[in-house]
Amino acid sequence: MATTNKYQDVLKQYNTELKDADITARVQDIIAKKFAANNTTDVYKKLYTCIDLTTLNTTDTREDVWRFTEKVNAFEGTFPDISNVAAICVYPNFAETVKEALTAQNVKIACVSGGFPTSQTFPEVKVAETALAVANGADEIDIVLNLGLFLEENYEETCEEIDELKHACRDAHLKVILETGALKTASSIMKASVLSLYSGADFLKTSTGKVYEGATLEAAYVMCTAIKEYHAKTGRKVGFKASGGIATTEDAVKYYTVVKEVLGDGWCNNELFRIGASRLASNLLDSIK
Ligand SMILES: O=C[C@H](O)COP(=O)(O)O
Repeated sequence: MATTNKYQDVLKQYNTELKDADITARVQDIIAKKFAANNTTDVYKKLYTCIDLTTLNTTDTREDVWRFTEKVNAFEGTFPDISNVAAICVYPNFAETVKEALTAQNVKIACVSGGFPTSQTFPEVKVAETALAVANGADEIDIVLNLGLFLEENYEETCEEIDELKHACRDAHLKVILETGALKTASSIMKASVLSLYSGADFLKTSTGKVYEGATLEAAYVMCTAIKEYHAKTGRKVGFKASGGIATTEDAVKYYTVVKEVLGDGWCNNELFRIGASRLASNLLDSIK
């Protein structure tokens, strides 16, 4: 299989031989010992500000996306002590609609791109889609790792594609979705994390929320460990986004707990931690009231 020394050398700098059972035990221990201290109204409020409020329906229309954005606008000032969500996440053809409709302050526009959710299209199409989304107002771009290339260990092309899309993003932030449900093992998730970090990802994101299993706490633990080790080696802080199937306050607090324990308080803000979710926001608000 096609590999190059450059990427093998990068991978050699990290412990990528992880045992799934060890990760599960570590996560269970963290949740057992630390969850209760984070299960507070203050953390719920912080988590609200870490949401990438998502609508990714096949049936979405401009009108739907406009109304979706208006709900975020209407939230402004409703609760004096809760800040708004971090971003609205839509398909790239709706960047312009969100841009026109959005009046809420400090809410970013995130667009999935690059042949989301499969990443199975021409690299040129991925670049064009990304550049158009940015030109139409996207502040953040969520692409899917090319899993076909990664799983056949063609790391050079895998990384070159991410690097090209990073350039197409210009000033927009790039989130790389690993689709951890398809990667399956902790070792595979660690390798995909390290390669994405060295290809310019600003955030590592777990899942598309489509087809494969969504986020798991074990995947979050491995990805946060990769981000921590990468930061220690390079000094660059990369964010973490959990997504796919996270709907309850309890789930959100569990992901927060893993991020806090692995990466520390410095990552517990919406610059470096996001939850991509279509159903979480109202449940969090119910828990706060
Ligand atoms: O990126 C965000 C996910 O697609 C949202 O998944 P969800 O609908 O399961 O919350």
